[in-house]
Amino acid sequence: MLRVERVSKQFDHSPTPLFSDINLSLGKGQSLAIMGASGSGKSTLLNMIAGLSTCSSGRIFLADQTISIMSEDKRDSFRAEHIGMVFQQFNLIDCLCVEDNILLPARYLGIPPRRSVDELLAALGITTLKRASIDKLSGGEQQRVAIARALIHSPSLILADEPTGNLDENTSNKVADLLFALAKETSASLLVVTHAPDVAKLADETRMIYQGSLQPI
Ligand SMILES: Nc1ncnc2c1ncn2[C@@H]1O[C@H](COP(=O)(O)OP(=O)(O)OP(=O)(O)O)[C@@H](O)[C@H]1O
Repeated sequence: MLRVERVSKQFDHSPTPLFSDINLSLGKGQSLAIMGASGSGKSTLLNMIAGLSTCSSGRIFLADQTISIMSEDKRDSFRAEHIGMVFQQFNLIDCLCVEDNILLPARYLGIPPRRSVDELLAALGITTLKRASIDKLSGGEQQRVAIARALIHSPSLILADEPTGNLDENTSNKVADLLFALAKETSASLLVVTHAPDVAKLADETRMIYQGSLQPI
């Protein structure tokens, strides 16, 4: 369960807050799409939830722990254990094959993967690419690998920042369907930042960052 309470963000040297009083909660298996104009703060909010950026005020809770008061080291290990991230740019490692990319989070944690690589590859329709090198894959295939990597440690929360922004419309819809279906199947909470209405409509709820707060659409 994710809970964001009265969170605000003001960057150093900025005269005004980017946003203030952001509140949201997301239960197991629930999904939320966040939309909003470019520069409204969508990625910043996602980064704060991931513990990659600090809150100016307010609190963020996940898995009964308060992310917003953790030290940086604790946030790193907490993120590795509880959060799976999918980015627009895929963020895969070119010199590793598909399987090794997927196994990275488990190796970072020094634990056996909590899910089977083969089952994830099958669910994502990329079984034949297990040993392929990343630079030989299409954008849609790379994003499927990134989704498998985000899910390998069975995170309680998946954060996806414009996960289909680099894909054509048809591929985008297929990849988004898979992301939402796999999150639901594993009862993970899913928070997706997107500009694509077709992707947002797959979520249980859509909200928009507008004038510094998170508003229902
Ligand atoms: N580290 C930082 N220091 C100062 N300002 C920042 C920093 N990171 C982001 N910003 C500013 O905060 C604002 C929001 O950025 P953010 O990337 O969160 O927007 P976004 O809604 O995700 O935009 P887009 O849809 O274009 O990706 C922007 O004006 C950006 O320049």
